Amino acid sequence: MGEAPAFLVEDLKSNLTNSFHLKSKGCETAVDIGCNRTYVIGDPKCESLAVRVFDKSTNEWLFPIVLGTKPKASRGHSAVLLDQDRVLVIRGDTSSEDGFWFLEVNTAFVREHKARLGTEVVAWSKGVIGEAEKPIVISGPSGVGKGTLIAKLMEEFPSMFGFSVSHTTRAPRNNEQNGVHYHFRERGAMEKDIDGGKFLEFAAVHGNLYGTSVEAVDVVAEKGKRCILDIDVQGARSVRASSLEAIFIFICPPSFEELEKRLRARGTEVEEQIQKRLRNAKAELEQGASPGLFDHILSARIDCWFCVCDPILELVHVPVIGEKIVMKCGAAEQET
Ligand SMILES: Nc1nc2c(ncn2[C@@H]2O[C@H](COP(=O)(O)OP(=O)(O)O)[C@@H](O)[C@H]2O)c(=O)[nH]1
Ligand SMILES: Nc1ncnc2c1ncn2[C@@H]1O[C@H](COP(=O)(O)OP(=O)(O)O)[C@@H](O)[C@H]1O
Repeated sequence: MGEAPAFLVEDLKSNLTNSFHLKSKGCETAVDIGCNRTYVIGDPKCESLAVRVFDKSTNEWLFPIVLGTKPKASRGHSAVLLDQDRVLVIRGDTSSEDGFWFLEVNTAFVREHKARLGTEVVAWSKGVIGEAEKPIVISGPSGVGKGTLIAKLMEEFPSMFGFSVSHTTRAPRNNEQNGVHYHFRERGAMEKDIDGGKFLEFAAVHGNLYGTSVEAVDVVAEKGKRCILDIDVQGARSVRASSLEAIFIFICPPSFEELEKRLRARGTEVEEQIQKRLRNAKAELEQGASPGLFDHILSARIDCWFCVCDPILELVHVPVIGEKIVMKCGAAEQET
């Protein structure tokens, strides 16, 4: 943590040579992040912690688009610049679970959205104390077995894992339920929500839009479970660039032929879609192996559930004692 460059808005006023006025009621803090920018957090009139930016070079107030869930206003708070990218905000008069927040002012995630929206952007993320239950991001080409793997983890450990239900513009498959497998949306509605800052990440995949809403991850965390995200490689990259700390796992097939076989055997896509997904798989497999993106690469060997489940359970410290993990494979319950 750096020195404390945060100070009360009253101090900000005396530091300025221009004529803007700020009435501090103890609910506002100002954080100078350099580059002539001062972020003022809080506004006694607002129910959530509002953010505005004072640009000292132009003497103008800027009102950024705010991404992420906003913390509720509290009786006073402190704000400290952690690095040049994030401000730690500690809310007063509140429980520790809801006390720590990060305001991202210049992270890669914020810079990406600034460039896309062409305006000032900030993003809130909630801080977690102690042993953070890091979410697990699972990526891999279509048909490799991500959905099957996640379903098995959820079935075997329902109190431990929760699935982040993504939004998509893709049409539902026969066995898919709205709100369970995906939130199925019209493109226009989803684009509106993306512009409204409701998404942690989103990407165009195989010709459709897919995205993880902030709420989808929050819902799982609120139940005290570890969140599993099934997202593509672009989405994984976006999450990496955000302040959400996660474990990134890439699932690869034992061979390209086996991948094609699984995709065809699933029988959910028409030939044109299968071809598109196989073409995309080549690029995804290359990107999956690119350094620095994934923490672990696991091979989904044929019918070998524990080949992928056991390493994941070990990563999240579920004791895997040799052959003692019970996984249901097909009809028979097998103690391996
Ligand atoms: N970026 C991103 N990708 C997603 C999301 N949800 C699903 N995906 C990815 O979209 C791709 C297509 O998913 P889907 O149509 O369900 O096909 P499947 O991979 O063959 O099961 C997969 O690579 C998923 O991992 C999301 O919220 N964000
Ligand atoms: N390890 C595996 N060995 C053999 N078949 C598998 C394996 N994992 C998944 N499958 C089968 O492959 C198909 C695609 O799996 P799925 O979980 O839908 O993939 P994804 O979610 O990655 O697109 C399904 O029919 C599934 O039963």
